Amino acid sequence: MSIASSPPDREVSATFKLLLIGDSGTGKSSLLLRFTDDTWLQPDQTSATIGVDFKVKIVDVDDKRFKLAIWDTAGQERFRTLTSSYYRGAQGVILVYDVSNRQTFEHLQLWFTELDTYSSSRDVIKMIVGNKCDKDTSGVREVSRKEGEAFARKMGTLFIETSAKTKTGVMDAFVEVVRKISETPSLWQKQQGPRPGAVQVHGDENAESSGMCAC
Ligand SMILES: Nc1nc2c(ncn2[C@@H]2O[C@H](COP(=O)(O)OP(=O)(O)OP(=O)(O)O)[C@@H](O)[C@H]2O)c(=O)[nH]1
Repeated sequence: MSIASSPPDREVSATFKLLLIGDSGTGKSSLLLRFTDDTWLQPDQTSATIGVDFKVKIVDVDDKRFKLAIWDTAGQERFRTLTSSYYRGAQGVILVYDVSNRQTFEHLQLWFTELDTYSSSRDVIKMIVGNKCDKDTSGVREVSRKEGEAFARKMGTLFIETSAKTKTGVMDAFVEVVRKISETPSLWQKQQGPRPGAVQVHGDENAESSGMCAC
């Protein structure tokens, strides 16, 4: 994987819309803040997302520059009023659960149902993220990495464990989703127009689930 620091004037190859979904409290906003600003807020400084939050970040992946518009949605049902518009035009969806809270893992099935209902594309790139893997050290894990991987394999998605607190896996999660989208031109070239040479194929095309965990 190359996340090169590159010349500031490099042209953006494409803009991708990514979405973070999952139960309230799984750490979606914390993951986004870690990824975009490399910042971690103490638990008493965080608050539940109301409706939707939104951040833009430029990333360089495999010598290409991409602009990411990342939507952070509220996990709490009462704040979820604009559901179908979240999903419209998204090329990548990150489904987050908390490895120390089994219910958030079991609810993923409901999030997949919502995704199937509202997503405009069957080909949208999906990644399951088991967040808070730093809690391993305090012995409060309720979902093993193997279980997470097996579920991702069953659903045909990418998989990674992360910690927004320690940074573990956060960059890898977003980069892997961007790479997969860039390898699936049907997802984005219609909207943005083909750019000669904009897409390169990397990695194992047959791998449905890429289990990664640096925990
Ligand atoms: N230990 C640990 N705590 C985390 C991690 N990520 C988030 N948290 C904590 O989990 C709580 C919820 O985090 P948020 O980022 O607000 O969760 P959210 O999924 O955005 O919640 P909603 O906005 O309600 O959907 C906060 O107290 C965070 O500090 C992590 O990787 N490790």
